[in-house]
Amino acid sequence: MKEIYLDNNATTKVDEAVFEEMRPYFCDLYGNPSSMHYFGGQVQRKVDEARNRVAALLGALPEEIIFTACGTESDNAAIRSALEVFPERRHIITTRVEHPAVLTLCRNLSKRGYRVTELGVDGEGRLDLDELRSVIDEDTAVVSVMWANNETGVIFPVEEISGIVKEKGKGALFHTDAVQAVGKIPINMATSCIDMLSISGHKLHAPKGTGVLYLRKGVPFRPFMVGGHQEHSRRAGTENTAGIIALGKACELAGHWMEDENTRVRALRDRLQAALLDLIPRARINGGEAERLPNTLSIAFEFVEGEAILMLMSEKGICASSGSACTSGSLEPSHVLRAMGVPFTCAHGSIRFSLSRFTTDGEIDTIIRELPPIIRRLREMSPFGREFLNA
Ligand SMILES: Cc1ncc(COP(=O)(O)O)c(C=O)c1O
Repeated sequence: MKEIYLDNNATTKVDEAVFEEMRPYFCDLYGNPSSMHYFGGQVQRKVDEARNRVAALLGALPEEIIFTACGTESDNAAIRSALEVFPERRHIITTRVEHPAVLTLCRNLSKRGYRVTELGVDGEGRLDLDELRSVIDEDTAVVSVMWANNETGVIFPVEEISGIVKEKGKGALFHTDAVQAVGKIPINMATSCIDMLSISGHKLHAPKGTGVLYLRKGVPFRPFMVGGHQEHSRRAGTENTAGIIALGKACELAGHWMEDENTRVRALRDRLQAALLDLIPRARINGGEAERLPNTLSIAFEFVEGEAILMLMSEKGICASSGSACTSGSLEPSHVLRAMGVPFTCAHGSIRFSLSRFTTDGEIDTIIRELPPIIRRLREMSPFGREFLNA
């Protein structure tokens, strides 16, 4: 059975061209880029090239790119740095729908004396910027708001938000977790006032364990990882050279594929959305009225459990993810859907499809054919679903 992989917000396939680019740097060109000899020097030049490629995708300067080990590290490094830059400030602003890489850190910090404001969202997953204007004060060290949500694909107006932070924040720094946005929508740091931005390689067809923290030139920084002088003393530790080289290639390719993502992939997502709404009663789109990433579809089916849908789809080779997190034995709907006030009966039956440049028309046809009978079968098995079907 050939899998139909529509879980690209979880992780992506490494592009073959990316793999070919990194392959020589394991067994042949394995030198340390910090070494004085020619053998390390040639690796250093490839690392420099990768930095230029990442910078080009972001409209950034090469010296604004710091290679890290993942998106989580970039998020932690950015927020912790801001707190060290302003040791006298004790206020952090974030949102209720951030990825745990930001939210867990902020909640941990709130137990250590920091005041954390989590901005709420409306039923479509949108922020109220007046709330931000009213809570930001001279005690705020950092505002961290994601560019695009991993579960719903809802895009936040981070350029506008960074403008508000610059205007009202008395020097507070603005960080955005752009892990889901980079490579899917155009980003230009040259015309932006965002101070720090996080990237994760495995969301854009590079290998897992690679990431970037963009740090605007002139923005003060206190490193998270200390030790050697790598990354101009901003991130100690011998570089993951093959991973960095892969990430550089992935960013170059992401630039080439941007148009496809925003036309063909968007059209596939829209076709899937329209067909499922048409064929399955009592289905609704989470964040459907908001601006969304072109590849993401979060759809709720009332009276069914997301996990059951995933299992039956998985039997057909279809890979997606659910809006519930089965943690510590309880089936809690995701914090994102709860923050949006998605009704209980919908949140439990939410499925996320996330497409990529490798998604085909035929795969979308298969899902449109296979999913409606799965939902019907599950509703027939559930007391609430039967009640609805017999009504
Ligand atoms: C929005 C967002 N931020 C951060 C991360 C964490 O990235 P990584 O897996 O590279 O640590 C993810 C991964 O799912 C994400 O979706």
